[in-house]
Amino acid sequence: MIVGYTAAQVRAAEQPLLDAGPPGALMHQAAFGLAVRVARLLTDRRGGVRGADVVALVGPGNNGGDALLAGAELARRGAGVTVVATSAAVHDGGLAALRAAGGTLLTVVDGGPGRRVWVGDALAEAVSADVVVDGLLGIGARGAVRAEAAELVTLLAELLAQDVAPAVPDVVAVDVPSGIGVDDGDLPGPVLPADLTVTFGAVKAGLLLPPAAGLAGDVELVDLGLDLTGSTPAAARLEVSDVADLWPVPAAASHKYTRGVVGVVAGTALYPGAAVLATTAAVLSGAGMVRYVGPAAVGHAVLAARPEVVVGHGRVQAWVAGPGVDPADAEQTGRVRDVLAEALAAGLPVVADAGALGHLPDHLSPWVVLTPHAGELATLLSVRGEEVDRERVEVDPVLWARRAQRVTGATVLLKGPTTVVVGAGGAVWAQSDGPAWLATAGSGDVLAGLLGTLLAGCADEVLEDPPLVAALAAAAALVHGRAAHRSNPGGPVHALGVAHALPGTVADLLRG
Ligand SMILES: NC(=O)C1=CN([C@@H]2O[C@H](COP(=O)(O)OP(=O)(O)OC[C@H]3O[C@@H](n4cnc5c(N)ncnc54)[C@H](OP(=O)(O)O)[C@@H]3O)[C@@H](O)[C@H]2O)[C@@H](O)CC1
Ligand SMILES: Nc1ncnc2c1ncn2[C@@H]1O[C@H](COP(=O)(O)OP(=O)(O)O)[C@@H](O)[C@H]1O
Ligand SMILES: [K+]
Repeated sequence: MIVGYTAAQVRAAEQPLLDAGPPGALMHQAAFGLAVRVARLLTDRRGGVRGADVVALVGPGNNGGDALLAGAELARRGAGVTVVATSAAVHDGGLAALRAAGGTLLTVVDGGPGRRVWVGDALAEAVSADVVVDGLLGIGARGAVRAEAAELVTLLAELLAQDVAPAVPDVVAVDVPSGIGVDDGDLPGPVLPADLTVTFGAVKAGLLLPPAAGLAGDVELVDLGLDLTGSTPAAARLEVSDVADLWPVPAAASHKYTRGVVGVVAGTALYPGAAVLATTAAVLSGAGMVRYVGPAAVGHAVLAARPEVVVGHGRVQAWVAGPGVDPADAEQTGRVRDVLAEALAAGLPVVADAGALGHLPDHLSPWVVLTPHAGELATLLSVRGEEVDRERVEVDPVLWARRAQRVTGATVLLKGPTTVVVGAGGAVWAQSDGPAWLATAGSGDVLAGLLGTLLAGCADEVLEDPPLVAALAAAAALVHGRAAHRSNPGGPVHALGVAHALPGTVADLLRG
């Protein structure tokens, strides 16, 4: 599991080491770790450090200091290092080290260190480099990158996105991509997307949370020996190796009822496929049994696809309600309402998806997992008096997912490129496991079915431990994403293909 902390938590954990150690020791450790990782990248890219072109964008604080010290180390190893300072004052010790190592100093502001150049000249240096190091702002950032630095970041991001240069530089962010919301993953202004973020002491929450998480690239941690054992993480992300501990595996004496029965109330004449996909995913992810509840014609389609499914009501350990439920179908909508009421009264876990999201009781329990996409979350909150639309949810997904968790009392899984889960007590999970190909019709139905199986298999455990619901939802998002990759590595995927990849994906994850 990767856990993320706030800037304040990291600063508090740094303090005892800063007090105990010689001045600057921690920064030198951080900068050395950064230089080692940039050197590794240069070796992969061009066979070595000697003769490489490195351009470091340097802001006013210690983040810029890290970039200067790392630049000095790379210059000592034979790289050509050019610093572009975006403020009049930069870190003294770093500046002296860079000068001593023979680095070149440019500045885009009057009174800055080195030769004054225009932003366009600095851009030309950056696009022709092997690596651009982003040391403009770190955990001391307050709001968006401003002035010349903002212009530089905006134009450079545009140029690199066009991908037209013969060899586009790799971008390495120092601690965080400059200007992200370090604590919440917010994007208050322009940010240079990184291929690699080298972060110090602890992963910052903003590197896990959307939308900023999508701009951090690979994240590597330089261990500084910080003690964060007393701090509650602000965000967490499950890794592949965590799934085996969460997944319900049958014991030798298990039978289908003890393994967990999933009830699926899904599909209508308009959207029968959703019922097929949700039941298929529930069966293929290993439910003890799957029951289907809905119109007879849809039941026939479900049985034709999955003869393992039992049609009709019966005892279940968890429900999946809502995939493909057309609000105009009063009968199926009535079944969804009944199931929600019954599950809440009995303390059964429920996945409330799509058509169920418009029929929720006012107060829910953490055993109810809402699985909206951004548009559905906006609607859910709007009808509860919040002023929000799809765009605002997409800009600030964590904020709105948290709001929905507080307002409803349910566990909230907000689907998107990074899926956010907020559970009982407010714990936030952020999973980014699937290819963009997964954004295809029906893939949400597969996720709902798969999560139903997980909840049915862990129905007793979650009653004892409500925050576990969110961890299971995060595990479902991870398995869903891995199954998408497995179903067609590197290429287009379709929802049924993702479902069919579930048994192999789960087996791989259980093998570890
Ligand atoms: N402590 C340690 O020993 C270690 C620290 N480490 C490193 O230090 C980094 C934190 O350094 P930091 O505290 O100096 O903050 P940093 O992010 O460089 O920026 C602050 C400067 O930027 C300015 N500024 C703020 N917002 C701005 C904006 N929007 N636009 C423009 N300017 C803005 C602000 O000025 P102000 O606005 O306050 O006047 C101030 O001058 C951390 O991320 C890690 O890399 C590691 O080496 C490990 C050991
Ligand atoms: N850009 C993306 N990259 C990776 N996964 C994505 C992306 N966009 C959406 N997804 C995932 O695709 C699924 C889409 O679900 P949903 O919107 O409910 O579709 P549907 O209703 O058609 O089933 C979700 O699991 C979501 O997290
Ligand atoms: K940075």
